[in-house]
Amino acid sequence: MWKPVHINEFDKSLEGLISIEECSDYNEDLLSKPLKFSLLLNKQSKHIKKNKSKNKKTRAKPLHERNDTKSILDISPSKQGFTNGANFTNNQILHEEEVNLEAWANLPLQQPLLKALASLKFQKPTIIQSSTLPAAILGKRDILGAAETGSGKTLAFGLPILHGILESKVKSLSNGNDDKRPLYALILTPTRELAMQVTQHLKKLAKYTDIKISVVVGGLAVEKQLRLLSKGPEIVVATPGRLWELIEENNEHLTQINDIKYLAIDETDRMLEKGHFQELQKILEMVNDDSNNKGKRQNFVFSATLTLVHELPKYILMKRKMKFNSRITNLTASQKLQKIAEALNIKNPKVVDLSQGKGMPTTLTECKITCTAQEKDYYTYYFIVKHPGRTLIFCNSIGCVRRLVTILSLLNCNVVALHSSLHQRQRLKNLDKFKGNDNCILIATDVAARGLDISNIQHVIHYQTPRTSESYVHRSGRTARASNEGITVLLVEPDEIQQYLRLCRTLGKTEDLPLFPIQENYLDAVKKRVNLAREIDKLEFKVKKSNSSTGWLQKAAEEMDIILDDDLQKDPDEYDDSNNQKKAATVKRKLLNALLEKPIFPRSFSGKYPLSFEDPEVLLNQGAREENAVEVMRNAIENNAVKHTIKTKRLFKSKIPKSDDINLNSFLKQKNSKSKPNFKNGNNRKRKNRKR
Ligand SMILES: Nc1ncnc2c1ncn2[C@@H]1O[C@H](COP(=O)(O)OP(=O)(O)OP(=O)(O)O)[C@@H](O)[C@H]1O
Repeated sequence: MWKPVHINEFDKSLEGLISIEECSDYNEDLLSKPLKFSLLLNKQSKHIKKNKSKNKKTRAKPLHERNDTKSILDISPSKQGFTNGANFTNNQILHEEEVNLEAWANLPLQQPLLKALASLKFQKPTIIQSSTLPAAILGKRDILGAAETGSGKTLAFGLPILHGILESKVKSLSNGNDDKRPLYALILTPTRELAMQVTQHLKKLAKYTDIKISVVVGGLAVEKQLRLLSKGPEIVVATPGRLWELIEENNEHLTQINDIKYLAIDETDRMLEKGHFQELQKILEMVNDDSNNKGKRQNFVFSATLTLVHELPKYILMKRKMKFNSRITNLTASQKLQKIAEALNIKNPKVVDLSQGKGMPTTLTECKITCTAQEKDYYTYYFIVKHPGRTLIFCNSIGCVRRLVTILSLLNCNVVALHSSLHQRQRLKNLDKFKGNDNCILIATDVAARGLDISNIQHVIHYQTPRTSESYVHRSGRTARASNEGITVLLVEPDEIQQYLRLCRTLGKTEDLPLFPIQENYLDAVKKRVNLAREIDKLEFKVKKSNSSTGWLQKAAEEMDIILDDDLQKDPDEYDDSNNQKKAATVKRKLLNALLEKPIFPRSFSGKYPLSFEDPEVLLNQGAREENAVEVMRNAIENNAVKHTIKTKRLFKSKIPKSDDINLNSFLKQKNSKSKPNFKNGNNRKRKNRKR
């Protein structure tokens, strides 16, 4: 039983604590071991304060009570920030040889797990962890958890699962059943990369135990996965497709699936989206098949956007009303949670919502660049040259990823791709390259949007406005993780304005996103290079196409044992054309490479004022000047230099404004003069000054 405890608000020792509740019926034996262990680990630490009352123990109150989403929505992110939980940036403490694990002391964690936490230097639980772990470990409750991206949700389900398995193993040892290797836990994720990452994360936590964790995902050799399953791993982390395939093949270890003790569904909102994972439904039916096990299984449901709700456009509400003749309203956050709980057959879960329905970290700087579709290449290239760093660029389609990879590669940028048409091996190889190079650029579809935890991604660029708000939150959440700084830049073209407005409304933005400052005077040089790269791409594509059609004719002739006359092999015009195209491409490549040898941004350039009188090509040989994008944006905000393209008052009307309802100024002009691109990003005032 947990009961609220009155906090003296003037007691400084309780600073940062939101509230306290006490448990009066806990098992004292369980608590004694880890306390001793944490004292042992931390020889210098003072005594852990124990409650005076012998059978009472206090803990930070979980931020939310069952099925009550409203109260938690009132807590501001700054109050819940990492300073109250794990302070990741506190290197002084984290780099000390001995790790003080006092903050974990209110949890009866098994010693091997504490040891692993110490080796990972996880000094304190994060807020989502401290809000869910007591209920999960002590109360064995099902958890529905929503918290910002990069806040440590994996551990919030990983720790209780590992702890529970260790407990069960001790019990089965004492009962003399130690040779059986049951399947205890199933963890499901929407993407293969995420499944592998979760597996690695859990393996680090389980490294002082004998718990085996196996991954089952598509795209990789099934034989190896079968071999690992035959060893009886206690935990299986999987994507639904391959898992169902192996279940259907009656894999022996997976036949225990209806008897598992723990089920975790990461990124649950995505997993349960209609039509996305048909196999998941079948898996859930199997998992719920054994009526004896129902209620014994502990369920974990986590996502940054678990409680993100959409306001349906009025015309849809009206249409539905007319069709079904009933009043249909927008789904509330608690109704959404209710639906998820029902879909997973979860009763009476502990609900912890720290996301305020948004799921964005406070350390994330958001901004946008408004431009025409064809200018997106210029701004993307400008950004990555001017602000080097590990950058993730998201596109809405595979075709767009491919094109951008080609253009940026021609421009000598260090780029790799990630999308579902690549072989899984290539996907993993590219991801490794991205992780291994501080200046690498990953261009990806939404397959990389959720869950990927790659350290030090500094920038996320949305080359195209994402189709859903969830996508925006998760894509952006690849940066600014674990209290680190990061920036997300949304490129919005006129045709994407309605999507952008919807996104702002769903995320409850009270202001238009500020414009990212661009030094216009370098855009001519940028344009020159990008245009050349585009031309080369077109020429090389044509050459490739004509080569492949000739190749096809040749092959067909060979198969039929026909010798092709030289003239027949190719239309002479085409032959000349292809040759000329090849030559033109080679010349342009040389030209581009010569240009690329010169830096665009001169070292002497302060970045504060536009140097309109200087010709960028003249300044090129002075060396590159790079700037930190977060600082640039922050300075612009502080100096009030940011402009909004859309009048905020109108942006947040309850109806979606028509295009003539909003002040698109430069935006619409650009749309009407697509052939004559016009750069106007936050520097309009500066341009005017220059003219004067
Ligand atoms: N208690 C802790 N102390 C320090 N670091 C931690 C702690 N818990 C987790 N981390 C680290 O924080 C990072 C983010 O964790 P994780 O990937 O679980 O976030 P998440 O909330 O699942 O994010 P997303 O919503 O994007 O999936 C990881 O690098 C993880 O190792």
